[in-house]
Amino acid sequence: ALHLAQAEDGKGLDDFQKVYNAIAEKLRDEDEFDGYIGYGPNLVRLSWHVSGTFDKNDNSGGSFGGTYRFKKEADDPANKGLQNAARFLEPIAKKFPWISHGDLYTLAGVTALQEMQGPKIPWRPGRVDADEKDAPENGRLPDASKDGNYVRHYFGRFGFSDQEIVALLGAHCLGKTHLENSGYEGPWGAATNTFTNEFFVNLLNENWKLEKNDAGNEQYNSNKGYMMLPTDYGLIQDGKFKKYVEKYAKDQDAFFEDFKSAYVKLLENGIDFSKLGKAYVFKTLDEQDS
Ligand code: HEM
Ligand SMILES: O=C1CCNc2c1cnc1ccccc21
Repeated sequence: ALHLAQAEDGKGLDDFQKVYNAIAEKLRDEDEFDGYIGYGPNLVRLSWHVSGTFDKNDNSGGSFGGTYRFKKEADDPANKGLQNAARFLEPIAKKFPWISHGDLYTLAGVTALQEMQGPKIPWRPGRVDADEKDAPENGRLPDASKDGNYVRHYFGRFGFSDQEIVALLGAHCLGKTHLENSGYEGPWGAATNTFTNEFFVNLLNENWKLEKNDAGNEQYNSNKGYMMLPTDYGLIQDGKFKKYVEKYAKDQDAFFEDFKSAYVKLLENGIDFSKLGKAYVFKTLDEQDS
């Protein structure tokens, strides 16, 4: 059965907006991280990795239990580099001890996306910390060296359509790969901390060359110093994915709308929120200044 969401008792929009603001202010303060990219992309990746372990076949893994806090999950080689996001969130967890880890990890991704000018992401609390025994085993996160068919099959576990898969991968407009984390390198040139549809524009506009990188892994590089993972490139090799890449390259609003829906589905997979009221939509820092 799905996990039943149980919101932190007595906590409402204002309480979670305070957590949002603490994360958002820390993002602004610590802007020098990773060559002035900042922590935003890393926090978004964490929110995806804690959710991407979900398996609809036995409802194991997923964001509900906050089990990333245990070494068993945090030390998954696929999570290399996310220690930065975890360290960033430690003082936030101490300042707001009432928030569950699952809610904190997902709210941090929502905060980062909105503060990087992404779409408003409706978010619901109610994830409840589980035990270490409930932490999923390593190996549930995807392998970047594969092609489009692998990506379609991989996301089939969450019940995602082709359109949802392409929209979700648009998050690769943010940040960069780091050789010491994943064995892929770059791009500094296109690494951004602003949420746009440029991942799709890059895919279609650059001429990509498959090259071996310094770790001996193959990746696609362009003469502008941009890069794509083989799984990224799979989105234009596969005709059914490609039409969505073209749609989003042309229409950023459509991308924002579809990303928002797919990202909420990713973060909420395996959880029954029906007992809760409607989702919260947080104000950005800029919206609160004025
Ligand atoms: C086929 C599925 C996917 C694969 C194989 C994949 C693989 C990767 C790899 C290898 C990196 C580089 C990590 C590093 O070296 O630091 C990365 C970074 C990133 N991924 Fe993905 N990813 C996938 C899907 C997603 C999804 C669904 C999201 C979010 C919705 C996402 C968000 C990010 C972000 C924001 C970064 C940049 C992190 C940073 O700059 O620190 N990825 N991904
Ligand atoms: O085209 C880009 C923009 C900068 N970031 C990425 C791109 C492509 N693939 C990526 C894959 C993982 C992380 C960041 C990126």
